Amino acid sequence: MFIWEKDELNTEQENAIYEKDNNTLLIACPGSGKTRTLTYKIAYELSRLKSEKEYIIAITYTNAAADEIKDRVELLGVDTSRLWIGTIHAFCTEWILRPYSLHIDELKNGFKILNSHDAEELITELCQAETNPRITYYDCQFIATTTEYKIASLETEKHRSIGNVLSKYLTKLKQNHQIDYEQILYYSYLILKEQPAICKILSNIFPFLLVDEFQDTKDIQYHIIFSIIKAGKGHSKLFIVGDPNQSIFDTLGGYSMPKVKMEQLTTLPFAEYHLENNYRSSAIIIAYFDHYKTFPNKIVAKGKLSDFASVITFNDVVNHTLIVDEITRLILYNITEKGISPNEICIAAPQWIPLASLTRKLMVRLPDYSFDGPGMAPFARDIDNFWFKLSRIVLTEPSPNMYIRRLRWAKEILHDLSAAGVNVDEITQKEFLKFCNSLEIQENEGVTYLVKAFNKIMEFLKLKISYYPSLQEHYDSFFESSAKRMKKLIDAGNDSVNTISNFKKVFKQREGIKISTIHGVKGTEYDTVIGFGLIQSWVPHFQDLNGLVNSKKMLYVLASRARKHLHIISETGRNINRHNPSGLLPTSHLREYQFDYSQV
Ligand SMILES: Nc1ncnc2c1ncn2[C@@H]1O[C@H](COP(=O)(O)OP(=O)(O)OP(=O)(O)O)[C@@H](O)[C@H]1O
Repeated sequence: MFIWEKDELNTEQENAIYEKDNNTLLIACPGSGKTRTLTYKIAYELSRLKSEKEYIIAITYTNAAADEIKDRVELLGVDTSRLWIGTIHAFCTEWILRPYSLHIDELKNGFKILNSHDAEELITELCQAETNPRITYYDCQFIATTTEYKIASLETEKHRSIGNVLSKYLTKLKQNHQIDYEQILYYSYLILKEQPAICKILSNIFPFLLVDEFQDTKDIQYHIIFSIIKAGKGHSKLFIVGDPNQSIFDTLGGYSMPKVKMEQLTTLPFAEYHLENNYRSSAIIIAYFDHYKTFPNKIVAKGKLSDFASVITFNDVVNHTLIVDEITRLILYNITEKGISPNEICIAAPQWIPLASLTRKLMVRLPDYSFDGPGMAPFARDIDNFWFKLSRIVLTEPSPNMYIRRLRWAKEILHDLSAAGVNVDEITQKEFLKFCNSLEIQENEGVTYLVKAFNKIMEFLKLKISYYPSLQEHYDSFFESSAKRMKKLIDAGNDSVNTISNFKKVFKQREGIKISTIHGVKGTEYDTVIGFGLIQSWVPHFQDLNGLVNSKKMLYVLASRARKHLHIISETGRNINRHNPSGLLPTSHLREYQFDYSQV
């Protein structure tokens, strides 16, 4: 049985882990050790497995979170061979669609999953035909519900055009026997709904399903998971963790389902626990973001920084044309006057649009610091692409603290090769990793370096890519999308994109000042957080019917990432027009909050 030292978990965390009679709903405030609790719960349940046929399932919001949790569970020293962890899409693909697709007419003769790069290409192409109004790929997100596909865009005047594009898109996929990410959910739901016996089989295999970030779970995802739990009639239990105050994917269908609804849908009891101790931030920061909560919970500052003299500023006078100067000033203030490491600074905005140009300008303004901004990577982090996975091993250095992770990546490569039809029975993950570690490639250009490395690995495996259509498709997609990204970056003046050191940066942990959307920094923490673009119409989005609540959640997530210092900027002069003669105003909650801000 997995046991831990007394001071590793607090009583709240332990109580949630020890719950064994009911399903568990764990409401965790920011910085309360949600990930630690989840990790220990996984290790605990792995050590209690009774049969060789059982698996513990953990569903995370991102692949990065899955990797992080896997690492941490492995470090706890339990056997992880019966742990399956990944996103809901990966879960549905592996446990529902692949084994049971014969129950769906559209899928029974085989199907392929469209990768995100190809989906973007296809939708972008189809958007060309729509001119009134013009739309782009980013307008065309849709949400699978239990009954239909729903357009996600809040801009209703674009719905007709988006509908045209999506209908052509889905027809094309059908012709090509392809499905995309939302369809993975839809068809999985359909299989479980129509085949109760499959729900029963799965519930027998999974004594515990754990779900992280439940506040961003979509209705159809709840239904998929609940179908399994319900069929188990108590044999299969759920451990569901999250923070309703941080539910910021409302427009993509994510929401925190209340406990009573969970009980209704599963017809099973749930015990509710709370984590109220925040180990991350100073009491000043906590008091600040507590103001934005929309779900009543208690937060107690319990960390080493609880008494820290935090600086919180609010700037609602700087003109947007001077935003780069102001952010530069704040970066230098934090580094030189407050002693903050550049890797511990994060800049976040509610939208992607201003971030790429901000990153480029900051790189010019502060050449001595490195930046980790959007679109800076020379290839997409497309975790479903085989060659992306292989590049993780090729572009990371062997080191003791990367060993477990790289070994797991090697295992995934062999698993993917086997799924593509390659016989890899003769080779172990250790042998494969050893070969990758022995590669010596004298090459400074990133793309050529990868091509040479991939060739050598294929030689070692005695494998010709063109004999395996899925490997070839992934290969073409990986290098095509990379070429496009690099062209954009080079056109924008980033000459050193195609260098091996730039390629290796993609997998370096936390290097440089982070620049991201607020959505992108969810789940992370930094000493200093600088938020800008916090203006009405952006936060909340001008057509968001639930805007007042959603904008509070955005401010809550942003501010709760900070350990020490927080700088909020609502720049002036954006979108000046007849209706807004002096530009968009600061987000209403910021205008109304009478906080005693510092001046720096
Ligand atoms: N029992 C504990 N005692 C001391 N420190 C703890 C304890 N549990 C967790 N921590 C620390 O608290 C910090 C925050 O934990 P974690 O990142 O898991 O927060 P979280 O709840 O996932 O936050 P968020 O929801 O904001 O993303 C980490 O540095 C972690 O090591």
